[in-house]
Amino acid sequence: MRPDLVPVTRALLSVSDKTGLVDLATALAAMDIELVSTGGTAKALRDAGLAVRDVSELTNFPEMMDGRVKTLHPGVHGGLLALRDNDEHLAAMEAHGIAGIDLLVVNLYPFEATVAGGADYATCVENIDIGGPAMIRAAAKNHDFVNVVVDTADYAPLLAELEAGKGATTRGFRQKLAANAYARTAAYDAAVSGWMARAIGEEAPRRKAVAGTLAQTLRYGENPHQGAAFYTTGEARPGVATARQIQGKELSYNNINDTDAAFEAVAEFDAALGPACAIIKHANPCGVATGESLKAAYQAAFDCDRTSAFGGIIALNQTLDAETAAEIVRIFSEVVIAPDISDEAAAILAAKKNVRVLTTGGLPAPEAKGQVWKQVAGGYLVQDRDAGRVAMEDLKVVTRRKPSGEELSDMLFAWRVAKHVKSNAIVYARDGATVGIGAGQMSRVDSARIAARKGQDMAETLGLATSPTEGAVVASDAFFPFADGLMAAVAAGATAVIQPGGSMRDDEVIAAADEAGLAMVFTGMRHFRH
Ligand SMILES: NC(=O)c1ncn([C@@H]2O[C@H](COP(=O)(O)O)[C@@H](O)[C@H]2O)c1NC=O
Repeated sequence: MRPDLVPVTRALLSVSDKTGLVDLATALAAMDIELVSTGGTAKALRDAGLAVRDVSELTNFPEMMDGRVKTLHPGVHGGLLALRDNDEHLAAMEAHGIAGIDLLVVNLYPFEATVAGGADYATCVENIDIGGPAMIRAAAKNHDFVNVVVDTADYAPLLAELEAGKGATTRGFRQKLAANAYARTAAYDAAVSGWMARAIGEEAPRRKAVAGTLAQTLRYGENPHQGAAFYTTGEARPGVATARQIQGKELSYNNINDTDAAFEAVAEFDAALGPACAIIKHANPCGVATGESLKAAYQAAFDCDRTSAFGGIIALNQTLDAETAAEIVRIFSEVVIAPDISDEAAAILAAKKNVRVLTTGGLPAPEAKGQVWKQVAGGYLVQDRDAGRVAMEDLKVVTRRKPSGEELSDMLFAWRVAKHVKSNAIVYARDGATVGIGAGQMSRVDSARIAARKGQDMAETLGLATSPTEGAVVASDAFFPFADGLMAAVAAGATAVIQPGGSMRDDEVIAAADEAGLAMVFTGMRHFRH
């Protein structure tokens, strides 16, 4: 039976990130724990006036080859791996002069940050840590006797544990450290292998590792009986994972999912080209609009479907100002997310304590490449993020009537919104704002009917004489397989249609459009979203 409490007498510290190092080492030294270190770490400790042995004293080798070989030696690995209750192991230690190492503190060469900083291939390779992961894995394997710390966040808990145990730690504590240590080396190798696959242009490597860091444990998942947590991947894309929450309760699982959908949708609209707002419910937009001001954009988005907007997620593409904030607080919203917020707007929102407010520092570039994952039973699907964008010059007019300039700009707007609506997606728009959205139906005709009905609801709510779909444009995320979907749009009063084209019955659909006097353009690109 191995002891639960194991005293720490010697620590090996070898860290690239030296945050908190001196404080930790000072506290360890005060507990009479001997310190051993590699080059830069030893220097930092000596500079702080601490007594430290060089690792080369354990290995009887100098650190060499630009640091490629420093701790890769039985003098270190024997000290980490030896079972302290195994006579043979103890005899080997004795015979070879190996000193036991009871605590390993390592953080790795900053490979992930080096890649994120755009370093060249050779620099990235030099930043692949070899000795660090080797020691971490060895110490973690021997957690019955050895503690391994790989995160600066664990320095304080380690000192508290040593304090409570009068210089010793419990098995449970060491196991927890070991589990985290293996996750760290796995994440590190996931970063290295992912980078290398990208560097050599391998689109579907045989093995693909995904790593995340716990950002938040969640009260529950999509429903209260489901456990949940939020992990971040370290991708620098501005959004819900990298945002700063300036007020409000913790985000829930559904909040995070919806806020992501909202911010990705509003990012379709370049902040430099004018204000835009997207309001999301259950991951679908219930209103999206551009406007002369942010307030006007918010109001137009809200007007599209005031009923659904209640309790929604609001995303803005520009700094949230006071006059927009004053409008927003008139109803309850779960989350407001924007690149930034003015002090006055923050003060207005502060009065609504339940609203969660997030700032991201910027907008993600909609055309920025990246990959997205989706889980299925027993596996996961990986695909490129839908960074597809069509511009005015990509549109092909297929009807006799050419669209007007106004129709063209509304069609492009509707098309960008449709990309963020679950399929089948039908979006009516006019004057840079949605006026009817049909989402997530199994039949495109049903989506078209729902979108038209949403337009009628809007007319009723706002007291309009006619449905705003009369004279609007309509976007369809995929082609109309039959003319019936198009006829539903005609019935709702649409004057122009934007859709990918490519149906076997395109001729039929174009003929129906000509018959109804519509202008229709093909994008040549589909935006399914499931
Ligand atoms: N090669 C080795 O034997 C080796 N042993 C430890 N390291 C790393 O060297 C770094 C610390 O170096 P320094 O103390 O010189 O600043 C740590 O990130 C540690 O993980 C090594 N470096 C890379 O593999």
